[in-house]
Amino acid sequence: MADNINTRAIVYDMLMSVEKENTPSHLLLSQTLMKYQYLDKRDRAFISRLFRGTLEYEIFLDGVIRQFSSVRLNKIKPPIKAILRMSVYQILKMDHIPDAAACDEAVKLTRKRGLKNLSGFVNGVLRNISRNKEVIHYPDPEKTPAAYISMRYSVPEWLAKMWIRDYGFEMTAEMGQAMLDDQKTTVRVRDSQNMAAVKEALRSEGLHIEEGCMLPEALHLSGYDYLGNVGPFADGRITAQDESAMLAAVAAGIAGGESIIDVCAAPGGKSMHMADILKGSGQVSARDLTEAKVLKIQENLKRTGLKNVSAEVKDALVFYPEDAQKADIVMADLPCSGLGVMGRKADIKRSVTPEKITALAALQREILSVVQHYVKPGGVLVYSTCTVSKAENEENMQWFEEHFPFGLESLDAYVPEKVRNEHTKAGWIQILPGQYQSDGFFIARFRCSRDEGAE
Ligand SMILES: C[S@@+](CC[C@H](N)C(=O)[O-])C[C@H]1O[C@@H](n2cnc3c(N)ncnc32)[C@H](O)[C@@H]1O
Repeated sequence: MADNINTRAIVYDMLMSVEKENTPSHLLLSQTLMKYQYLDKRDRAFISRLFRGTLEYEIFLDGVIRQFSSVRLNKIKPPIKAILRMSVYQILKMDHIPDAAACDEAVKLTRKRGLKNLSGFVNGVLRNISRNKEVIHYPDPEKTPAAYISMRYSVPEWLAKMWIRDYGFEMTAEMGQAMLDDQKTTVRVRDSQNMAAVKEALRSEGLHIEEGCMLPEALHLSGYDYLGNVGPFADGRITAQDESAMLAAVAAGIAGGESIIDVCAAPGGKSMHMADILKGSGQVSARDLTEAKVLKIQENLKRTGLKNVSAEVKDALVFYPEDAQKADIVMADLPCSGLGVMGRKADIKRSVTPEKITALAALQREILSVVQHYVKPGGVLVYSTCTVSKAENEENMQWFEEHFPFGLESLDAYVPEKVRNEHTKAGWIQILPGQYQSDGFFIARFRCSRDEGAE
């Protein structure tokens, strides 16, 4: 460990920043790792694991603290709660850390952060947990299934209830476990002709490669520190994209030469994928709400050297008459609650609420009612989200079909055989987290039945 750098204190400060300022955890982690680049690999890995793990397991950790603390959880001050959570995580989930070290470091940190009078409390709770870790009590799965799933898999209880209602207990448990498992980094090899050379380059840099689960262009990577430094990523031959999200461009059924509008495009994953399928033909207009978001798309375009994509600021809630019926394909990959990527972005577990899902479903409807105007008669609209909620997905899909001149069209001609079922035949797919070693994702494909010349 570098002199005077206390990795636990760094994690504590990050947790407090998430708590107080709601800073997105993935941004905070990458900024922190950038700042502490000089730390050795082991320390950086410790910071990552402890920070991510504490957030991922927060609901479970709180359940444990509740059992062993004499003070009610909601009466414990946020700084103490943060110290307890990260220390309980070390005791219960990081086997190589002796419990005594986790307790001692927690006590030191409590003092260092000016809370000396609470160090005895912290010590007491942690030693109690360490002594009793074999008898942690879970709610009864028979009597209170949602409470059990919530604590066991660290999922908000209301969400566990919603998923049990929609997918059943077993499937909800599987989703919960999949989100706690190590999340794979998946990349798309942009040109299949480069596959062998890309694999060789990745292996020569010491990366471990596994084939994707659904698509031949997908690879799972491990054994690297920072993707930006990996050769085939830096030179634009691969892009980072979850395999489930790759299916959106696949489901668009691009034949070549199409004019495509991607209405919510940043950071450009699907725009780049569609442009790659177009192989230089046609044009993708990639839009997003702010300059900063468009800059992200442009950075990716620069890296990949794609010429058939243009990026600009355009608000998907505003109707632009010049775009009316201009697109063969509209990609509507809309802002959503992100429940399908909760395994990667644990702070979604803290921020998502039923009210937010309702508000997002309404926003998605508003956007869809604007952007459907851009589809040419006979063209295609793909609606996708990275979430697992019927309100945002199936219910919006049905609503869209009922209110606009569009009909669902089978995905089976496009998606891999492995994922085909009665839903894909009907024109949509809900991938659940972990089902295909991927995030959760939803896609619906619609064909426009508007008459030529009609509004
Ligand atoms: C799910 S992300 C898009 C991911 C992107 N399609 C990709 O594959 O990389 C949703 C995007 O919608 C954008 N967004 C939200 N509201 C918007 C609006 N009113 N107009 C345009 N973009 C919007 C967000 O900035 C965000 O980048």
